[in-house]
Amino acid sequence: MKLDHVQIKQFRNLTDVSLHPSTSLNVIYGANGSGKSSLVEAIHYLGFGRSFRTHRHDHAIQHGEEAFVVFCQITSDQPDDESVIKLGYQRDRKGNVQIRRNGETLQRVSELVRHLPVQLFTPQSADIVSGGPGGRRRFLDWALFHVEQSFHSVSACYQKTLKHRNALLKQNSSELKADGSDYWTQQMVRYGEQLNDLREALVSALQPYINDNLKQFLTDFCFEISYHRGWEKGRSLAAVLQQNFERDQRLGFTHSGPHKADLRIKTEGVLAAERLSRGQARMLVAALLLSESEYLHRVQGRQSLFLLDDIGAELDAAMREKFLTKLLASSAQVFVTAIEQQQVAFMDDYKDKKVFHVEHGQVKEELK
Ligand SMILES: Nc1ncnc2c1ncn2[C@@H]1O[C@H](COP(=O)(O)OP(=O)(O)OP(=O)(O)O)[C@@H](O)[C@H]1O
Repeated sequence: MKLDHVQIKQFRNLTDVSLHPSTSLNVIYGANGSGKSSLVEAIHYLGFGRSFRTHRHDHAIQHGEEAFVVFCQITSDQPDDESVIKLGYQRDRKGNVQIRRNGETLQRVSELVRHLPVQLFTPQSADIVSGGPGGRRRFLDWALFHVEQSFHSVSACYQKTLKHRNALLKQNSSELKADGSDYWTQQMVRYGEQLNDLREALVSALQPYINDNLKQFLTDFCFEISYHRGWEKGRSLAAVLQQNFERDQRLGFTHSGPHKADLRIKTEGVLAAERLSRGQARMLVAALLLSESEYLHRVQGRQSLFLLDDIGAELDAAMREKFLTKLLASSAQVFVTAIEQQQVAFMDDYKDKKVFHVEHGQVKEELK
């Protein structure tokens, strides 16, 4: 799917913005505070149903206004499919959300976000490497959400069961049995094993893409990537929950399971986070994200939309060029923000490109 029209209303300093992006490269440039990140953040709402800058949706509503609206039109990227989908997302200060698809109201954010596989790359993306395992699980789960139909319900059931089991552990409830024969433990085992199987299969499928991209992006390093499922190797989740029951009950939560999984990335036997510079860590993340969208394209023929906010931060021109060139070759649709156009000067001759200048919340396409 390609985004071919975006309209943003009353979103931060963007009062009423309408743009028809290129289906390949879009360069968004402008001074500090002009509204570049706000534009990217608004598109992020369509891909995730939330901001990447704040948990407070009301902070994104323009001062003095009651609600923001982000609307887009996407068209299929398959040659034999001419379908057009119109999506709208509105949020007001009271917390009401309205999500629409072709005029119909959608009940769930998941119904919105499955239309647009959006990947975000910002200076904070290095956290996928240097931060806790949650970011790496979200990285894996993004691909599973878009590729595996069953993932969303398996993951939701697992989270619900885990929450309930933890609540019962805290209450010391007799509903839970030490031998794991109770309903909640059995459900957790069932969904936990399913979730783990999906993740393990994904990691094996992604590995060749990741290895290939890492070889090109970080030539001086060799990496070892391993998936840790969140409980001891060679044992069933049921056996581990049974063994840990007393400790789980004492501490009031479940210690083992796919909610503890991690994707460990090492170089020369050391965690990559401890060895790489920040720019190198960002390139590692670039390789990971690119690999996912190449995989998505391979298995489903779907293209991803990349939001690269502040591409100049911590990446030198050679790194920027490597990443952007490879992204565009994978036929992703790309939005890249920069303070000056110079930061992407290496793309000057690229044909399928549109340039937008942002100034005081106004976005103007620069005509060639
Ligand atoms: N709710 C809001 N209502 C109105 N304006 C807002 C709101 N939230 C933030 N702003 C303002 O919007 C402007 C645009 O911010 P944005 O982060 O998009 O700028 P930017 O172009 O990405 O800047 P930089 O290059 O410094 O990252 C800023 O001046 C900011 O203060």
